[in-house]
Amino acid sequence: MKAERWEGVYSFEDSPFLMEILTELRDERTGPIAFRKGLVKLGRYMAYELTKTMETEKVPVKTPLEETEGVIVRDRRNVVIITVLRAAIPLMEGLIKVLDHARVGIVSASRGKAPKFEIEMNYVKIPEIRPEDTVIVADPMIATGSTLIKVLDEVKRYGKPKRLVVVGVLAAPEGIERIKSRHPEVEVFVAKVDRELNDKGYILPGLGDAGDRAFGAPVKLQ
Ligand SMILES: O=P(O)(O)OC[C@H]1O[C@H](OP(=O)(O)OP(=O)(O)O)[C@H](O)[C@@H]1O
Ligand SMILES: O=c1cc[nH]c(=O)[nH]1
Ligand SMILES: [Mg+2]
Repeated sequence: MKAERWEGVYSFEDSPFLMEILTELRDERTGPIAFRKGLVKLGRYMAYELTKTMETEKVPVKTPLEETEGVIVRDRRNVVIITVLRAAIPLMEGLIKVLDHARVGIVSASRGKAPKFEIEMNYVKIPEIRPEDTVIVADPMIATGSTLIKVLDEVKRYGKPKRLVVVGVLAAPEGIERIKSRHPEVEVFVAKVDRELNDKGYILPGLGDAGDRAFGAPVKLQ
């Protein structure tokens, strides 16, 4: 885990296996089945990395032979995952394999075209957020940050958690700057921070449109 130049922002360039998954996700030849599988896999390993930053507790455990000391990851019991449609569906599937006690919220967010990048958010189902909770907002791509700013504004209306964490695949520096200036306490865990955004708001080198690559491009009816 590598600390980035913003406080509370971490990437995993030092993890060869996560970088191999990212390489497959980036590859334009990767079809939707392998792309979704890659997101599930990445979600699972990111969650595993996240548990290393969680509070643990020593517990006694009795083996068939004798009593010894064991451990539980206490914070794993108090997790809420907020899934940002569409692209976070497979990422959440991976996260929840490790964070299996999680309560799950679903939020729809669709980004409009440049230069405004207006966010349409018309489906919001979020469970109660308690002071002991770690809330994980799952969204593979942090590009302009517009989506996450709106989602985080909304999530905060449901309670004040112990930790508010964004888990993603790629982030652009511009998006992180914007999120951190509006929500400085938010922690960000991404596989990698990429170079920049293009004029259409896509991350470079990036992986393209994560939602379309996972599920196919939607048809716009007239
Ligand atoms: O940081 P931003 O500039 O807001 O962009 C990031 C958002 O763009 C993508 O969603 P999109 O709106 O394409 O929806 P989709 O997942 O349904 O394709 C992605 O999954 C993020 O939610
Ligand atoms: O590069 C990008 C930017 C926004 N949304 C995506 O899916 N990809
Ligand atoms: Mg999309």
